[in-house]
Amino acid sequence: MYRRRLTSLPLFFSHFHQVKRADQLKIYQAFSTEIINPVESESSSTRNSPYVAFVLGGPGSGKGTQCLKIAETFGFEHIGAGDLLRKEMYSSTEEGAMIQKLMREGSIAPSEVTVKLIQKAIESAENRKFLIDGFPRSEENRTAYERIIGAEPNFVLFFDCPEEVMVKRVLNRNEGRVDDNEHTVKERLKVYKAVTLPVVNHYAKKGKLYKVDGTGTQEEIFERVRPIFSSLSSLV
Ligand SMILES: Nc1ncnc2c1ncn2[C@@H]1O[C@H](COP(=O)(O)OP(=O)(O)O)[C@@H](O)[C@H]1O
Ligand SMILES: O=c1ccn([C@@H]2O[C@H](COP(=O)(O)OP(=O)(O)O)[C@@H](O)[C@H]2O)c(=O)[nH]1
Ligand SMILES: [Mg+2]
Repeated sequence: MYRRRLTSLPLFFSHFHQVKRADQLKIYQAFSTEIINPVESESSSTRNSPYVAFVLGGPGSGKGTQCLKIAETFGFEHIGAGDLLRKEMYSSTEEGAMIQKLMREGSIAPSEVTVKLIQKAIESAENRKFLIDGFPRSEENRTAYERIIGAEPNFVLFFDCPEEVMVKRVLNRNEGRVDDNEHTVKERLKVYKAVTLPVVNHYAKKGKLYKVDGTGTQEEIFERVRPIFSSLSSLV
């Protein structure tokens, strides 16, 4: 159980390089050499609420791989939204069949279904620090989460990766997934660009987005991620 939490993320992020794009979105970009000196708040009213990082990026950008490393190194609970839906898919319920169809098409499951699964996972965990991987995938997902859970994430980690790299990784994934094929990955990329990137932009505008270069080896990427979580570990 954590006792203190970080509530002043813009201050935290001010120790990273702030990248202002032409559209004036605020994005914080990590460099592994940065020394981070976060500022903490002692707000007792929020002390017991879960500490949540959303992890976003296109299919194959490395979200799941990096989440496993973060969870292992920094003691976060890893909640994979796709993993929760896949578990439900194999449950031989009516909902399971519906999820399988949506996944095969590369579409997004109804928000109520995904948010309820995430809520159950948060409530049943002893840990209070969570990585929510692969969610929210749409603005509608995001608002449903905020409505049902009653909170925004503390920050959002975004893996930025070129399409051709993502496609190659997905097609080599070899986990027997119904969506790891050329047709579905094309659909998923369309959905990602049209429906998920607006969520990324939303958090960039709010100063909550932390963008990491998702190319290179798994170890190289983790070294870009590490400073973000190192700075939190004494606070959450
Ligand atoms: N940096 C990397 N270089 C090469 N392959 C990677 C890298 N990171 C992950 N992979 C592999 O690419 C595939 C997709 O990674 P994954 O973590 O499942 O991505 P996502 O969850 O974003 O779809 C997996 O087979 C994984 O082992
Ligand atoms: O919040 C979510 C997360 C996943 N999915 C579905 O599950 C698939 C696989 O998601 P996952 O995160 O496992 O894929 P990844 O991006 O890791 O390849 C997506 O394409 C969607 O069909 C969804 O509907 N809502
Ligand atoms: Mg994944």
